[in-house]
Amino acid sequence: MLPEAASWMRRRTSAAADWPLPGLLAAKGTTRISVVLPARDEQETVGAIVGAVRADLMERAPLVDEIVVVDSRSSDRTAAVAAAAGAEVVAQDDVLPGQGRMSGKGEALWKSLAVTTGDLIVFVDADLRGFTSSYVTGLLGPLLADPGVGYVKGCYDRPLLTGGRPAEGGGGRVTELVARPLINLHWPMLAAVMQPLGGEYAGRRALLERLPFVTGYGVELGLLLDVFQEAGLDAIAQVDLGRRVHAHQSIEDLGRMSGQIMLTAWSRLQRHRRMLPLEAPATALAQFARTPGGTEVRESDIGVGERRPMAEVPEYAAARRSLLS
Ligand SMILES: O=c1ccn([C@@H]2O[C@H](COP(=O)(O)OP(=O)(O)O[C@H]3O[C@H](CO)[C@@H](O)[C@H](O)[C@H]3O)[C@@H](O)[C@H]2O)c(=O)[nH]1
Ligand SMILES: O=C(O)[C@H](O)COP(=O)(O)O
Repeated sequence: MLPEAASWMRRRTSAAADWPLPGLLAAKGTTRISVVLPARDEQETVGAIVGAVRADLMERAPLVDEIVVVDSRSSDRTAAVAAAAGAEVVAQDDVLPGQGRMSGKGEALWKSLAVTTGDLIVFVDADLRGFTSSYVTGLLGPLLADPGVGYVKGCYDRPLLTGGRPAEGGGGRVTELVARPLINLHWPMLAAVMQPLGGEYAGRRALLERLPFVTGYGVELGLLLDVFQEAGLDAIAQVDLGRRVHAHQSIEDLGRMSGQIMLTAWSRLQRHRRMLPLEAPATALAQFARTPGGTEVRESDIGVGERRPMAEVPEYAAARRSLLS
């Protein structure tokens, strides 16, 4: 690892236990804090996550000011379950309707900026099992303690749940096989960011609203690379949150996610480094499945879109004014 990356890791890595609640409450002052869960068909898990944040960080202690679930076109009872657990629920497509509809997780996160009031925003995936509110307090710690920190990534052990016993360290397959090698190849200064794709992270609104959001699953890599480009390595911190268990996607779905990650990396290499030809890569992905009749070719489009920085959207200022009035 580069000495700069190793030095960053020593200075900017902490653990959730380093950030006990009383200290955060004292540091919060008038800072408003929002927790956002993007959710598509997460009725099994979203309620427990919302419930834990509400009980621990809103009712027992006034750290979090609001918890918002962005319902990302769920076809199950995600919205009802989240609302019953105490979240404010907004449908992704109802936010900033004049901006049209794009798809996926990145779109849900971008839209969340227009419906939340927080100066600090904490993103948490809605498919986590065994969630504890220390994920949220951990992510907030460096932001509340140090004005020089603008963006905090969670890191954790990631088991792979199979039919039998969990395979410790076997999870995060796209991280290990795609994102980490790409980052080490092209952004070695970021090589010590242990979970670049993790869905639990927090940032200052003042930074997030100035950044473009890639739609779909490119959003985490895009934000990390753009924060690095705009604010520098020292604006990033990471916090060890322990262990993360989530619902695994099929290998076919992860292949499409990997394509989105690679496209996002390509776009930043071109934009930040002018390293690549202007011609965009193909976005068609061919995958293969054995069927009783032979081999089925499955083609999908892994192209990702991009939302401009929220601060450049005309309706955003008006939405902020009405939320804060
Ligand atoms: O169209 C979508 C798809 C997903 N989600 C939600 O986004 C979160 C993460 O999605 P998931 O499909 O569970 O992603 P993972 O397989 O867990 O992928 C990992 O890697 C992705 C790529 O970096 C990250 O976006 C994820 O947060 C991270 O957990 C969950 O709450 C989903 O419900 C949406 O809101 N809209
Ligand atoms: O973050 C990742 O690498 C992907 O979400 C895959 O995770 P999994 O291997 O734990 O399913």
